[in-house]
Amino acid sequence: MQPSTHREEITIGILALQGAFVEHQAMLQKLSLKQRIHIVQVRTPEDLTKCDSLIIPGGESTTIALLARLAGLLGPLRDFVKVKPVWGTCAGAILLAQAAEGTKKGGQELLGGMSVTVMRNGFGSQVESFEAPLEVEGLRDSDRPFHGVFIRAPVVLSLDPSPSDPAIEIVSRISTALLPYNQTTLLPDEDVRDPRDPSTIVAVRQGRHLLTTFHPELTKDDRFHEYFIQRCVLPSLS
Ligand SMILES: NC(=O)CC[C@H](N)C(=O)O
Repeated sequence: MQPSTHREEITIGILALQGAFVEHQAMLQKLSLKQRIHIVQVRTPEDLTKCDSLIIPGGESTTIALLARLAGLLGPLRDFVKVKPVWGTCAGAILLAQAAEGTKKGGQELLGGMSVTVMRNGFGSQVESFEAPLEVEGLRDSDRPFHGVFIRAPVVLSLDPSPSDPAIEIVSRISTALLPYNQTTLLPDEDVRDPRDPSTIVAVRQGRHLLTTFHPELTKDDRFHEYFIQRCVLPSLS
């Protein structure tokens, strides 16, 4: 089957090797949009050929990368990212970044696609996971904050687009007042925090790609899924 190219139906793949892929699927199934959404759980290169776009869930980025390699998916995923819209949440955001620090010895395989450098587990360890209300540019009903769930989330260290890359749009920053304060975090000390520091960036769009360091699929709020379809997927099909 060829990917759908008209707007009545879109095929969204969810990388289903490890992590919160079922939660993304449940959220997509609840969306009410004009388009019919066909969902493919992606485990093989053949699954990927059916997709107009892809969501890479949160989970463990090293495990997802390893399982992708074992499934023969690393190369096809890298090719896919070059031409089709991809949204990475948390671990998925790490995989979509062009560079990641704090990776295991020997480094970590990434897909790239977004001109962003992240630090794995940059907000601290599992016990330092946190939730925070986020203001998000461009969401439906954007006066209503989005509930950000951060679980061993990556921190954005820098945005590094080259002149030929699509422009980067900062979609959401966490308020410095809401950032967690702890010993292990790599964030600047409370008193020197600048609201424009890259570490406050928690959602970024670059052309057809979207990166969120938190987990919209673990909330009951479908606005980010709608945003991905409207801002990233549909424009790429027209
Ligand atoms: N919730 C998550 O997806 C955690 C990401 C995890 N810390 C990683 O490095 O892959």
